[in-house]
Amino acid sequence: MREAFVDRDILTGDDEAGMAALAAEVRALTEAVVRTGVASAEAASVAAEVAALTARLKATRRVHPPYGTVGESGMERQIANPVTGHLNPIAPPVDFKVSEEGIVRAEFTLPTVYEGPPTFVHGGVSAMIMDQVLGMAAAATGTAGMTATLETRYRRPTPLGVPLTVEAKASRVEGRKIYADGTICGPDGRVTVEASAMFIAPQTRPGA
Ligand SMILES: CCCCCCCC(=O)SCCNC(=O)CCNC(=O)[C@H](O)C(C)(C)COP(=O)(O)OP(=O)(O)OC[C@H]1O[C@@H](n2cnc3c(N)ncnc32)[C@H](O)[C@@H]1OP(=O)(O)O
Repeated sequence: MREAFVDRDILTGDDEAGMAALAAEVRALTEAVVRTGVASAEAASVAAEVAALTARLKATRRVHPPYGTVGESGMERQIANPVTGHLNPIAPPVDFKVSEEGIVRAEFTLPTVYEGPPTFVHGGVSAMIMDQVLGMAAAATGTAGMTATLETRYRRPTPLGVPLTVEAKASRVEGRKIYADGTICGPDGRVTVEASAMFIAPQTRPGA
């Protein structure tokens, strides 16, 4: 069957909730896959069922992941982002809050699917979360940008399966460059990851 394509959509209400519920189930499936102890014949049987489900979803495909909207302003928001997106099964997802002082903060727990060293979070996953929180801290200055540099300092291993806290704030803006710093802390409050990043805002074209 030829696959049908539709343009990028804005999801609202029940449509967004329904897709988020699907992503949550796939997230649970992913965790089940890395931890299952079923025999290979059962794994093959489940694989065939999952393949059939994938085919059902691919029957209609968007060219790009959809966006959602936020608040009464109707501002568009990425709902399939790999860190924050409730529509993205690979996102934990991390739900950030931005304070009036521009501090971006979240509490989250990472399951086994993000394991790097035994029982600890993969360093690349920590870096991805830091890139996101630092980018949001940069955007909270009023100027969003693309990550130009990202330095992570891994102070101690970040544990899986326990509540973690991530926090970031912009330190300064110099022309198009926005600098931000942040941390991930374990449940004991000790810093496991420190990160600093520099974002570059898009060049404004004369007359734009
Ligand atoms: C709210 C949303 C949160 C989202 C968080 C997630 C953010 C991301 O993950 S973004 C994805 C990862 N980043 C990227 O893919 C970026 C790829 N790089 C680029 O697109 C470009 O190189 C970009 C946009 C960073 C800069 O390009 P451009 O605007 O042409 O910069 P350009 O005009 O050459 O340089 C501007 C200044 O920045 C400096 N600069 C440019 N790139 C870098 C760099 N990578 N490192 C250090 N300095 C740099 C230049 O030296 C110049 O400095 P100065 O003004 O002092 O001479």
